[in-house]
Amino acid sequence: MKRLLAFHVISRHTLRLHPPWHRLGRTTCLLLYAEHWICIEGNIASGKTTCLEYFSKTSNLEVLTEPVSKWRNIQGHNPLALMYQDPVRWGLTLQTYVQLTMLDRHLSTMSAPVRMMERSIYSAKYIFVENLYRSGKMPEVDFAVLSEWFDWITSNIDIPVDLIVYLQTTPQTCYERLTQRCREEEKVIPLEYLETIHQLYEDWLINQMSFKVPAPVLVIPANHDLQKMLHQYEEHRGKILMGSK
Ligand SMILES: Nc1ncnc2c1ncn2[C@@H]1O[C@H](COP(=O)(O)OP(=O)(O)O)[C@@H](O)[C@H]1O
Ligand SMILES: O=c1ccn([C@H]2C[C@H](O)[C@@H](COP(=O)(O)O)O2)c(=O)[nH]1
Repeated sequence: MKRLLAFHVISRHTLRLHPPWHRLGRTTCLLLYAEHWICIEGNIASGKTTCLEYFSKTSNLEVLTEPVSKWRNIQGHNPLALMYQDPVRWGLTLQTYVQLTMLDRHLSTMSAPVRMMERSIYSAKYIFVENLYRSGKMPEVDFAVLSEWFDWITSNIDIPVDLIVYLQTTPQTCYERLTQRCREEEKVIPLEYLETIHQLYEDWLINQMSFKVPAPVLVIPANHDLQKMLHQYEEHRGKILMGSK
């Protein structure tokens, strides 16, 4: 069920952003202004940012990209690069910062009724922290600290998600796109790393046998070329943006 925004959150400014609504009474506006939160999930370089870019042209929709630039530069430090260089030493540092910045994204003030966000605090924990821990690259004490933080956050703060769109790719496709994107920190990523991340995603969102899935999942096959992907986004537009069939 969609949540309705609390009265104080709807400022006059917000109403002005949606011109047809200013003719309606204030109460009606409140009833109509239901939030819809979409998280775009998928392996590294599966095409999430490209998907968000495409939908960013939609009116009444706010797009929130992953705060990767922050992970690459916090007060002159690059925890993303450090983590890839020495995951045992820097995994906790990166994932603590990822958790904070993702929470900040989830809680930021909405400027449109539909919000599309790249990944989530859930995938940070269920995919990336889990991977570091299971592969023996995160000490048990670090994992325990991160887990307690995550459990506290998710039990004390409402983190609304209405739909997860899973861009399902093969690890090989991601490897090719990642190589082509050529992000400096990611040059050390082998295909096996993407295979592990892929399996964690599949277990979470497809097999639904690892962790709680916070919302219904729409799976979009994402190995296709860009043109076919954009065509699929159009086909699924209603389902994605309004949750309609
Ligand atoms: N459907 C596609 N076919 C080929 N290349 C793609 C496709 N979608 C995205 N790319 C390219 O692959 C790379 C990774 O895409 P990106 O959207 O940044 O992935 P993510 O945000 O999931 O990491 C980028 O260089 C992008 O231009
Ligand atoms: O919790 C997280 C989330 C992401 N990362 C890494 C994985 C990639 O190298 C970058 C950004 O991911 P994209 O899929 O390209 O958006 O951040 C991580 O280590 N931990």
